[in-house]
Amino acid sequence: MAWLTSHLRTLFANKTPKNPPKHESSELSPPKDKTKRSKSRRRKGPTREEKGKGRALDSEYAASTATSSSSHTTNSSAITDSDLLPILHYTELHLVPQILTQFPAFYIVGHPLPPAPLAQAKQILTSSDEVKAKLIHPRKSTVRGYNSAKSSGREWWDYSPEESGTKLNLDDEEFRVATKEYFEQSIALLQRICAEFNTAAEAEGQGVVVPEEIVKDAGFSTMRYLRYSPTLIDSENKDKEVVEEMKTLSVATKSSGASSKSSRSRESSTSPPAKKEDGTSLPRMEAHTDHGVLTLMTATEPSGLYVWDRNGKIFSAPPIENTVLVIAGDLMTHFTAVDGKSPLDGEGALGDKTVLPTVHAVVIPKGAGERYSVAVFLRPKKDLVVSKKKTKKEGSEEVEEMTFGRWAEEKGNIRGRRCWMLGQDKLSGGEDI
Ligand SMILES: O=C(O)CCC(=O)C(=O)O
Ligand SMILES: [Fe+2]
Repeated sequence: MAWLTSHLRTLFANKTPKNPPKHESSELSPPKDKTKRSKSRRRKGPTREEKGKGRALDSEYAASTATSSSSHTTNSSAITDSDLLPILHYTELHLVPQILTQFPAFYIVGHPLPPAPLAQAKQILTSSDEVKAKLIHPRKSTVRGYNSAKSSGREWWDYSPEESGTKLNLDDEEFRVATKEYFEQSIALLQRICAEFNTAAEAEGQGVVVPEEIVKDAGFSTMRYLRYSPTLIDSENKDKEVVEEMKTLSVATKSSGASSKSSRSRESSTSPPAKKEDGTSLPRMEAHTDHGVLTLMTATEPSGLYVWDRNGKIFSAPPIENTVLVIAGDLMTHFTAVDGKSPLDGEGALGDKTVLPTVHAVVIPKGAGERYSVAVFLRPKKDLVVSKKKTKKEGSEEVEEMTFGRWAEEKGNIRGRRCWMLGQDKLSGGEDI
């Protein structure tokens, strides 16, 4: 992991925080169940999950977490165990609008979701190559059906909610039921969080923050099962070796000494592929922000997910039993920008209540084995207007409507592509970390 830490240190060296967390205004609600809290505190040597529960129920703890994050702003790239993300109880979702201006992610405990379909993720992503081939979208969509990025040690399957989720799916009723159930309930949970933004705004006499259409309609939402495995990198290296071997063989047969060359290349195909001693030989997902509104995630150990806050401080986001992790997507910034401003106009659109999209990346430590994860993406239909941008044409002001579909396209034109975060010039911007 040292390569990652040192890479990130370089990345954020000499950085001046632009939006320090506002601790003074931190008014996390009092714990709902004091008995439970003191019990979890009294026990010795709490597990990480228990520590998390303490965090979830203890407003003092949450406040102290925020304070510790402030004391880290001068050395924000240090990854230490004290850099904990908040855990909210399901009954405290009204705190999310405030939490997401202070932290890049949060866990939810006590939620009504069915068990995370991690066994289903493993089932589909360890199917035979023949089955996987049938799950590939006919037009090679990277957001529907099976896809792989073997050089990154990663493969994934995107659920297609259309037609009751039957398209590009396994022929297995139990799998289908668990998948559909988890998707639908997770979307409902994310929509509840969106509704909390509107309730909070209404209480302050402000208009709707998240368009009602998103709160009511699943739009273009989807769910992804992912597998990270060093064997995928090895198998790609093997494939490359076979191609190299074929090239060598064809050169060898064309020239005279065919037999000695073929025995040499056979030898090389059985020896382990050469691995570079840096992060590019590890299963991973590059730093990026998600296109949509909110993303809900669960994963198996080993941990490998990292999230960045608006000051470039890095948090490890390991799986915690019985919780789900929620992060903000690009659209959250459009919806919470300063009234009348578009985040595409620049930093002027960022106010006290603006939620920035969560920059996140996955890197699986060497020798840690495989990781499976599930990510549920709340996304609107492509034609939904997400923000309005004022432009001046021949002296007169025009208002240009930005739809979700166009935003996704525009993001591709922004430097950094996968990673979009205003005021964060030093972020790697889609570089493969
Ligand atoms: O595997 C994970 O935990 C993250 C997946 C992710 O970020 C994505 O698919 O956009
Ligand atoms: Fe993501």
